[in-house]
Amino acid sequence: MSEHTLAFIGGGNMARSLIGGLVARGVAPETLRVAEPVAELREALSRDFGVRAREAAPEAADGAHTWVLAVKPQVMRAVCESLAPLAQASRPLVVSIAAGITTAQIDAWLGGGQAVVRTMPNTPALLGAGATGLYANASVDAGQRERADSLMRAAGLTAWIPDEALMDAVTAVSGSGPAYVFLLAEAMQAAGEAQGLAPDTARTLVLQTILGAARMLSESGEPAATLRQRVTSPGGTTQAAIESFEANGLRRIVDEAIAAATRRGRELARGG
Ligand SMILES: NC(=O)C1=CN([C@@H]2O[C@H](COP(=O)(O)OP(=O)(O)OC[C@H]3O[C@@H](n4cnc5c(N)ncnc54)[C@H](OP(=O)(O)O)[C@@H]3O)[C@@H](O)[C@H]2O)C=CC1
Ligand SMILES: O=C(O)[C@@H]1CCC=N1
Repeated sequence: MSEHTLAFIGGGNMARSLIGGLVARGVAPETLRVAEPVAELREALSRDFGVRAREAAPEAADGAHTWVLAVKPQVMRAVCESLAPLAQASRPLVVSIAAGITTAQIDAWLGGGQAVVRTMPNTPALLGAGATGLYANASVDAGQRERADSLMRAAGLTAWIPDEALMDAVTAVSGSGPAYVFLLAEAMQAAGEAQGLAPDTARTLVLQTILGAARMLSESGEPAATLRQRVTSPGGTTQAAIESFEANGLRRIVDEAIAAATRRGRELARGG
C-alpha cells in the first residue's frame, strides 16, 4: 500500500475543486486516483489535472492509503457497502466530505472499526482559498488526524470541530456559504442593471466590490460591523440601503436560511 496515494470516490464538483487545489499546490497527480461513473467527468479530470480516473470505486480505492468519500449523501451507504470488504482488509484513513452523513454511519457501512474523519470543505478549495471543518472519530490516531488536516490545508484553512453535531452548522455556514455570496452577487448585478448600468460594468463593479470587501474583512482585523459603519456616512446613500435591508429583515432571512441548511444536513443523515 502506497503511503501517499489518495483515492477520491466521486469526481463531481467538490472533488474537482479539491483535486484542482491539491495539484495546484504541488501534489503529484500520479498519487491521486478518482472513481467516477460519468465518462465526461473522468476525461475532464484526467485532462485537466493528470489524475488517474476509473469507473468503479473499488478499482480506485484498492491500495490507496486515504479514501476521500465525495459522493452525494443519498448514495453514500451503497458506496460504502461496496467498499466494505476492501476497508476491512486494508484499513485506510477514510475522509468524508458529505453533508449530514455521520462518522458512525460511515464506520458501520464500512463494516466497523474504521478511522473516519468527517470534513466539510467548500468550493474555493480550487483556489487554495477554501475553509474546511473537520471532526475525527475515536479510531483516528494523531498521525491520521495530521494527514487529514494536511490534505485539507492544501485547499485552504482548517478548523477542527469538537462536537460532531456542530458539523451541520459548519455545512450551513461555510460549506454552502459560497453560494450565498454568489446569490448576493447575482442580486447586486441585476439591481445595478435595473438602475441602468451595462451588464459588463455591473458585473465588474460587483465582483471587485466583493473581492475588496472580503480582503478588508480578512486583512484589517476589524469586525464586520466596524467596516460597515465606516462606509455608512450619516444621512448618506449607504444608510438608505442598510435601513432598507434591516426593514426587510435581512438578518432574519440569513438566520432562517442557515437554520434551514442545518436542518437539511440532519435530514440527509436520516436518508432524506
Ligand atoms: N458542492 C459543494 O460545494 C460541496 C459538496 N460537498 C459534498 O460533496 C459531496 C459531493 O457533492 P458534489 O460534488 O456537489 O456532487 P456531484 O454530484 O457533483 O458529485 C458526486 C459525483 O459522484 C458520482 N458518483 C455516484 N455514485 C458513485 C459511485 N458509486 N462511485 C463513484 N462516484 C459516484 C456522481 O455521479 P452521478 O452524477 O452519475 O451520480 C457524481 O459525479 C456531497 O456529499 C456533498 O454534500 C461538501 C462541501 C461542498
Ligand atoms: O448543497 C449541498 O448539500 C452541499 C454541501 C455543502 C455545499 N454543497
